[in-house]
Amino acid sequence: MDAIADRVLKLETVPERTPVPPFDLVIFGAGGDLALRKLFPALAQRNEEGVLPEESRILGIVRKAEDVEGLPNEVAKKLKDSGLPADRIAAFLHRLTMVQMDALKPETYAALKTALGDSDRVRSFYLSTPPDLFIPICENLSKAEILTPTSRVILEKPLGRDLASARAINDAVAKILPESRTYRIDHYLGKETVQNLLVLRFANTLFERSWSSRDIDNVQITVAETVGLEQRAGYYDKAGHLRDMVQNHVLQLLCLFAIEPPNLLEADAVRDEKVRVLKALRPIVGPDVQRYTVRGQYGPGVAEGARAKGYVDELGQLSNTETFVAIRCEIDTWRWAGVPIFLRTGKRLAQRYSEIAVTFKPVPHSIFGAAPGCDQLNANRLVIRLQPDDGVQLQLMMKVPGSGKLKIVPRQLDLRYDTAFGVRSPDAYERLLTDVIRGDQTLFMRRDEVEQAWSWIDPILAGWQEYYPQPHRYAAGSWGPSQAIGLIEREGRSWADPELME
Ligand SMILES: NC(=O)C1=CN([C@@H]2O[C@H](COP(=O)(O)OP(=O)(O)OC[C@H]3O[C@@H](n4cnc5c(N)ncnc54)[C@H](OP(=O)(O)O)[C@@H]3O)[C@@H](O)[C@H]2O)C=CC1
Ligand SMILES: O=C1O[C@H](COP(=O)(O)O)[C@@H](O)[C@H](O)[C@H]1O
Repeated sequence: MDAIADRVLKLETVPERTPVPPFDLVIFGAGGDLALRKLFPALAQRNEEGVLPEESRILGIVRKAEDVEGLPNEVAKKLKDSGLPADRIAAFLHRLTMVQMDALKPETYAALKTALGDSDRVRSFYLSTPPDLFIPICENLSKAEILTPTSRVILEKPLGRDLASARAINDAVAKILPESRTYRIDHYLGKETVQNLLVLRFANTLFERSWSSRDIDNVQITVAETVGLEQRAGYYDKAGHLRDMVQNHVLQLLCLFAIEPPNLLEADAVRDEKVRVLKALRPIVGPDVQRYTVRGQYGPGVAEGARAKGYVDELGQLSNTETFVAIRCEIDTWRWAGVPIFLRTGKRLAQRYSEIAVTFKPVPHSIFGAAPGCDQLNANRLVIRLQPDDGVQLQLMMKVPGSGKLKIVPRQLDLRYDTAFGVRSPDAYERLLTDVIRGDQTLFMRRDEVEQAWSWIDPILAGWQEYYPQPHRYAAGSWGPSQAIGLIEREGRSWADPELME
């Protein structure tokens, strides 16, 4: 490894391993899908890295008596599957205390108060529950005098189901905790490549100079999943994909891609700029939803090599909930005027991958165009891949070596995180959970950001109700409805090829 890479590695790893202050972390919804799949494994990983101080504790809130004993066993099973040895699992479980209570019943909070005791450790409350529990939990914590002057609350996305419900949650929480101790989580902000977007743009003059309508032809943001409904029918069928993925993750990616340079890397400076982008997003209203958006729902098909059921078969009832969304949008600012931005996200698609693909404008005049044997010049394309194989790829035109006829072909400069740094990219929740305890809000959404995002989403939802009530069907394992291809191709462009990074 060369000297520079070596230095970068040290810079990367030293702050990551600094222990956080002693804490008590209370997880409401400890037996839920998110907690089991993501939160406990992330905390166990941090424990392995020595980031969690000895005296710190994790308190899991469960409703059923059998979960008090049963849940630690389930956590242990998950950690075993991830390859953690038995003694290390035991060391992690040692931190875990289960508290049985119903979050909606104020009288049950006495048990939590007793379990927490009088310690001066940082208290954080992770509400890994449906959003309709956010207000009662905060109010009950306050009434039971469990909140200390440094307590934080972590709210999962999506925050509410529209602007009105998001405001109601924000208003109620604001009566109990200040904004500086309210952490609205969007785990995409904890992904390494997403954080690297700011570095790529603002630490490299090369890109920043060409980051505008002057040089960029179009931008595509794709978040494609192969999974379907899973065990989340109760939540997902009511929410739909626009609320589940676009209102938060996809718009956050768009914001970080498009923001003006903040004056420094500080939570509010970055968040101010994100709000400006959201405010400049051109609204899609009324019948325009038919022209600028595509709704889809997967039907039966072949996904990941096996026959897959359609959404309504998995759900067990008829539904018009969308599992796929594509949107053509524009940001009305000097920097972005006239640049079409295409968003595409869905479940049960052909491949799991998320990326931002930036296609630059072609050269203004090709001196090679008339040369015999010369291919057409492709425009340069920058691909920022979030998952899998996170990295950055730049497609350039190159001369094929040889003294025969001039031949020009596209080739890639390929920078993958795993090979470039030789370190594992931490899971988003590993980073975000410790940021809360350290009190760093940079990677969390501020109230006005969330509300501004809903302000853009609400008219689309209303437009769908009136003008686009039924989603188009697509086969599980495909790339979504053909209308999504039409959305981009009618402008003479096409979706970036996911194989580019392979
Ligand atoms: N799952 C995921 O991949 C992601 C989820 N999210 C968000 O995280 C949150 C949780 O999601 P998820 O884990 O999937 O949901 P689940 O339905 O799997 O879990 C919800 C949890 O809340 C608990 N709960 C419900 N009501 C009460 C109550 N009155 N008192 C105490 N506990 C209660 C449930 O307890 P019980 O077990 O007793 O029913 C359950 O453990 C949601 O806001 C979701 O939008 C965000 C990103 C990804
Ligand atoms: O928030 C959510 O995200 C996941 C996708 O997260 P990823 O990190 O695996 O890309 C999605 O499956 C889920 O529906 C949504 O609620």
